[in-house]
Amino acid sequence: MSARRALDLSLTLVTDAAQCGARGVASVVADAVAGGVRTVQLRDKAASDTEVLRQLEALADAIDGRATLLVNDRLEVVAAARRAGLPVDGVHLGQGDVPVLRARDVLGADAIVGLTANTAAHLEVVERMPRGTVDYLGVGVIRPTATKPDHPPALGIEGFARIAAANPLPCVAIGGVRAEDVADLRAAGAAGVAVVSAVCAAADPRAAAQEFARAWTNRERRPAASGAVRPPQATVPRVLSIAGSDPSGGAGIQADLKAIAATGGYGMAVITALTAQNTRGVRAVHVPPATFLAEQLDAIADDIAVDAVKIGMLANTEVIRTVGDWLARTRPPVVVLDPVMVATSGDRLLDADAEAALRDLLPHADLVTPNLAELAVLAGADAPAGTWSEAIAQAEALSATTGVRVLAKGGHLGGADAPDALVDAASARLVEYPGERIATTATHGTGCSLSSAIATRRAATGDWETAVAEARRWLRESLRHGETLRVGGGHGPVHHFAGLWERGGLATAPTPAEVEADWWDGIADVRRGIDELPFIRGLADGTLEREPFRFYLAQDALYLRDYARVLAVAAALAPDATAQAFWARSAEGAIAGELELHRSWLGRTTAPPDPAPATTAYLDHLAAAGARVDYPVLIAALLPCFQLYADLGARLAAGEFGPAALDPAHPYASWLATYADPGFAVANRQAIDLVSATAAHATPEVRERMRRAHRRSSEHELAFFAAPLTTSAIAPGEEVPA
Ligand SMILES: Nc1ncnc2c1ncn2[C@@H]1O[C@H](COP(=O)(O)OP(=O)(O)O)[C@@H](O)[C@H]1O
Ligand SMILES: Cc1ncc(COP(=O)(O)O)c(N)n1
Ligand SMILES: [Mg+2]
Repeated sequence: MSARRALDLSLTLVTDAAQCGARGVASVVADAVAGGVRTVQLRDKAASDTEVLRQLEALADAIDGRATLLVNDRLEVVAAARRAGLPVDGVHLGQGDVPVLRARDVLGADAIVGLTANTAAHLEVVERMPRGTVDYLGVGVIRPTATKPDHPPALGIEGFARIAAANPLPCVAIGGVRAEDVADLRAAGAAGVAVVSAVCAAADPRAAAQEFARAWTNRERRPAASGAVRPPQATVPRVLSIAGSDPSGGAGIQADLKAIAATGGYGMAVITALTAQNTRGVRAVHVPPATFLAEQLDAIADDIAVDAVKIGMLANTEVIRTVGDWLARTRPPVVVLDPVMVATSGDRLLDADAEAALRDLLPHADLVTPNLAELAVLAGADAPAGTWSEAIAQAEALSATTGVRVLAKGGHLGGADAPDALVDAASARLVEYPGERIATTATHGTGCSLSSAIATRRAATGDWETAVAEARRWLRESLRHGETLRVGGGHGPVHHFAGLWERGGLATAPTPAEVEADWWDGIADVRRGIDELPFIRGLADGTLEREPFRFYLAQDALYLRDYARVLAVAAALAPDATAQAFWARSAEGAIAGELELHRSWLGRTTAPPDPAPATTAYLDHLAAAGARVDYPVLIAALLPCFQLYADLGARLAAGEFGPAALDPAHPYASWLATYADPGFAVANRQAIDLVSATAAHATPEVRERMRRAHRRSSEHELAFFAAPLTTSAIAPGEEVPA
């Protein structure tokens, strides 16, 4: 055994030699496994090690690979049996047995280690163990039982639900479980139930096991037990599509995988048949051998826990039988059957003589989603419903005779509406989902996509009615955008990712750090240009004349006053208090900076000069960004004034432009210090974080406009730094103090 088998805890049999009696444990186990037991735990406190080993040999033969084999306690025997090559999968330990950490150590990572836990204190201990120490918990007892006379107080279903909800491990309910408790326990979050006397002492162990197995599978058909809510699944649902291939990508397996991904699931696909089709029709169908279909299905089941199955095109009777057998063996928790018979184009996708076999498959499904034509066939009606109320009547009849939920679909109704209805005869519920017909030719694969989305949302939310509502909302959005894909000349596909892409949820959307790096790289030429400016070089080594420096400062003062106004606009448009406060603080800081320039360098009495062309151009660009009331683009435009100054200040202070900038006698030393100020570095970081996070969460189109605004402001910075030595008319003024 290279990899361990998939652990199916749905029905566990714990053996009791006394109750098995003269029939022998192995014979009872063989019957129980045939009846649906998926895990067998050999429990024999009295037997010697040698006897346990012998029993394990007999049980391995009886089980013949159809169930997991565990042993209660007896770690050393389990280790010996595994060393001897017996198919013993692991051990179940009670609180008084050897520690689970030791069992994991002795048996290795691929063995199964289960633990009995029935109090909060037990859970706390488990929580502190390394992940992967314990595979499942046995939680009980549920009802008082004679099998274990020294059992702790009975938990009842509610007590079990509390423990199951309080920890992430699969929990098996054990102790006095009756068949009528199974549905409620499953709804309470049980990964399975364990039985002892109900099967070991039964006159017909196989029938007894079958009763429990059916109760486990059929729990959905019962009204939900009050208060017993299965906690929503925390992980991504693993959804398997069993369907045909549509190479044009709009229907079949291809549509299913897109629909599963778009609605939040992990998609898997077992292919029943290949079609040669496009948006105009089906040209040919090729059905690979059913044995290979079975190989694909078993490959999935042997390794992966499947949270939901969607079934589409089944092609012929043999394929239907193969899938039916597999469902009977694996009993996935959610099965949605889209009874594909005829494609939108009118071509047959199911042999005419296979319709009866398809009807036999219905009991394996939790929900069937026929279109009007398929509904008529399954309901045995003479003709497809011509009105919506006729369709609902056929769906009610189908649900009543089969016990399966039916989603009647109105896609092929004439008229202005495209409603659907969820009908469940067992609970006498009818939920209608009204909806206007969307005017589009992109309807290829709507049924495939809808059923996959329902399976995914049912696994994610635990509720059928919510699942249908969510799947429909998503499908309708995808239908509305289908034609934009421009695929084919017939009935084109829906746009499965329209909503996701619209909301910027593309997998290719960058992180804030990536946006920052991207934009910074994107202005490398501008930054190099600034570094090479004679103005910057002269500023760094102190050789810059006073006049251009004074020109620069006067322009900077002009700039800061208007920059402060645009920062205030950003504060006014900010979507949250943090951003609002940051931009408002920055506006105040810019005005303080302007006043400080006048106080220490320009003098109060100096009349402000005219703005230079570079200053006007930069301010116009910012004012335009502010006037558009487009917050993301505005803050992207504001950023370079922080970013380029902070960068320059830090590099000047680090001596990157030569040691002169570090000399306290440098003529502009105190000016240089303001840009290397740590407070300014902090503000710069906050500005970068705010802008990059906004960009990362924006749609690609908004992000691109932000990037362009950022780049444009950077170019204005370069021109602004260049202006003092290139603008001819330098206003005469007072001496600049050193
Ligand atoms: N033009 C349309 N506008 C809105 N919803 C539609 C439209 N066509 C189909 N649907 C919806 O698509 C889903 C698939 O339905 P339908 O077309 O009846 O099944 P199928 O694709 O299996 O033939 C249903 O939810 C149906 O309401
Ligand atoms: C392989 C394959 N499976 C199913 C359909 C039905 O498509 P629709 O969802 O339009 O009913 C199809 N055209 N091709
Ligand atoms: Mg269909």
